[in-house]
Amino acid sequence: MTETGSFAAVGQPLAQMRATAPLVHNITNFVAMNVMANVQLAVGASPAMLHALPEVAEFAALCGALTVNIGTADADWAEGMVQAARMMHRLNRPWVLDPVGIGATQFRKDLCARLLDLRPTVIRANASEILALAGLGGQAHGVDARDTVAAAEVAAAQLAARTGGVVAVSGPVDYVTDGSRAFRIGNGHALMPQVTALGCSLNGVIGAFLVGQKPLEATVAALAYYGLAGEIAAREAKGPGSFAVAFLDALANLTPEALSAGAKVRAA
Ligand SMILES: Nc1ncnc2c1ncn2[C@@H]1O[C@H](COP(=O)(O)OP(=O)(O)O)[C@@H](O)[C@H]1O
Ligand SMILES: Cc1ncsc1CCOP(=O)(O)O
Ligand SMILES: [Mg+2]
Repeated sequence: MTETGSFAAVGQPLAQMRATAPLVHNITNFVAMNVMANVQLAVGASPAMLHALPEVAEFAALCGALTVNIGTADADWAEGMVQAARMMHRLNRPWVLDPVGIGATQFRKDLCARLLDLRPTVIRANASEILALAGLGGQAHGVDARDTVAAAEVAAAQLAARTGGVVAVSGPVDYVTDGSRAFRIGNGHALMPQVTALGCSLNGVIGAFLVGQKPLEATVAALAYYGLAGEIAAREAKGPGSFAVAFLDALANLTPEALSAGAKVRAA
């Protein structure tokens, strides 16, 4: 751990999250549902995946945090995302936006414009999605990034200024900003983007950390924790399949003390 000040004990937000086992509502895509729920259970949170329009806002109001992921949305699903996010905004509770594949279609751009107006507490996406969300281009390959994290830093700052929230750009070295402060997190492993839905599942970890905690500190801690678990899992993995299994174990077994010792967080 190379950072000082409020990030000196980056394991503390993990300990607090586990002590409260927060209930997190996830409106996520078909690809991610199972992976993301298992990740949230492994970290010590309680996941619930549901999106039916008649109940989605009512359920959101029962939860400590909401995550919204547009990966496989349809028209009804999109309406539910807006209703649930509006509920969290009204209740002043944290919610996370993942604009999966936003650069690809007008439907995704229009939906994200509505969601941005509801001021996500955290936006987490890869570099190409952050660039597209900010209206600055981006060279996405479907849901995968083709831009560097460094290329998305200005876009991240613009989005943070627009929403008043935190923006996290994931990649080989993650970048997190609230518009006035910024950090780089060097934890992670190249096998992580080889397993689908690990970006989506990261949103669920951030959502759990946000409950009752400061958004910037919680997001940085969640990213360091997730990346360090990836490093630990990679030590015994033979490829993406065994990595995915080892990753769940690493998330579950990582202690706050080991996180404080292994986190690579730097002020940007
Ligand atoms: N090349 C890489 N090396 C190390 N960690 C990575 C790399 N690419 C992505 N990660 C990590 O994988 C996780 C998911 O990020 P990413 O792959 O950018 O999301 P998405 O799946 O939404 O594109 C993050 O924790 C990120 O830090
Ligand atoms: C492959 C795919 N297609 C639509 S959503 C989705 C999952 C993307 O997950 P991630 O961004 O975490 O890799
Ligand atoms: Mg993604």
